[in-house]
Amino acid sequence: MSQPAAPEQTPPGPERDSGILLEDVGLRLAGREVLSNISLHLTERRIAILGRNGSGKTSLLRVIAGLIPPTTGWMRIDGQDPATKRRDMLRRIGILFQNPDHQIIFPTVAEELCFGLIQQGLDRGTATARMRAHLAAQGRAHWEDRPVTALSQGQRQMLCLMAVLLMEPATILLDEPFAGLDLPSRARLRRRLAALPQQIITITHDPAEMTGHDRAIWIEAGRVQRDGPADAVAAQFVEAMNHEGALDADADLAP
Ligand SMILES: Nc1ncnc2c1ncn2[C@@H]1O[C@H](COP(=O)(O)OP(=O)(O)OP(=O)(O)O)[C@@H](O)[C@H]1O
Repeated sequence: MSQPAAPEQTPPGPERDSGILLEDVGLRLAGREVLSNISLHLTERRIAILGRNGSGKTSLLRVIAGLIPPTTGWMRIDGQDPATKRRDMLRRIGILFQNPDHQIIFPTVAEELCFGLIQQGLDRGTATARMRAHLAAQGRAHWEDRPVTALSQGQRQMLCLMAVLLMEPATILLDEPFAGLDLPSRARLRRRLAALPQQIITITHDPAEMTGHDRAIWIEAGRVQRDGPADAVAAQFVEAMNHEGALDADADLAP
């Protein structure tokens, strides 16, 4: 009698042809097991990924974005392998990195904002018009010719977010978007994100930033520790972290 196919070979069925699907994903980096046995179907509108330092959140986000292929298992975005559909993925997924300086590659705001649009196939004139309209709508028309080095860290993060939003991806991945922002900037960003129609998957250390989320996934040592309604997972996470914080040794620094 024939055996069922191994997960690596199983193509997504029609019911799993939409959304982001990870099946038994593992990731090794520099010989280290960073992610293991991750199976997720990400279809909810607001999803939080939480976990402590070094648990694997950013690595997971990079796999979800299609930026690094899993070492084992597989992932699909709307039934497609992102590695073979790079251009389609520019409209499908946008990612905001934790550190804006890892994202910004051009010397001026205008060039930075136009780059993604040109990558999507727009001519320079159309990209420039769209960039100007976007800056004006954000009350930042005066930023157009500014060198990015003249922006503060929080302003550079806002620039990166604008670059992502301009490309109108269906899903936006955010790696600690509130870190480094002052309280008014946090409040503004929170309102801005809440108003977006897109699916948003946010990495956070802070359960307070998970209000209004549909689902939370808690990653611990590269594995899914809990996955469920955001409120319930946040409460379990806080309890575990309070317990951890009461200990002097940081267990996650073990080799
Ligand atoms: N390029 C790499 N090579 C080797 N190990 C890596 C690499 N990138 C990450 N790691 C390791 O993988 C683990 C997970 O890292 P990752 O950045 O995904 O964690 P994180 O949960 O996002 O952490 P933080 O909250 O501190 O940003 C860490 O132990 C890290 O040292």
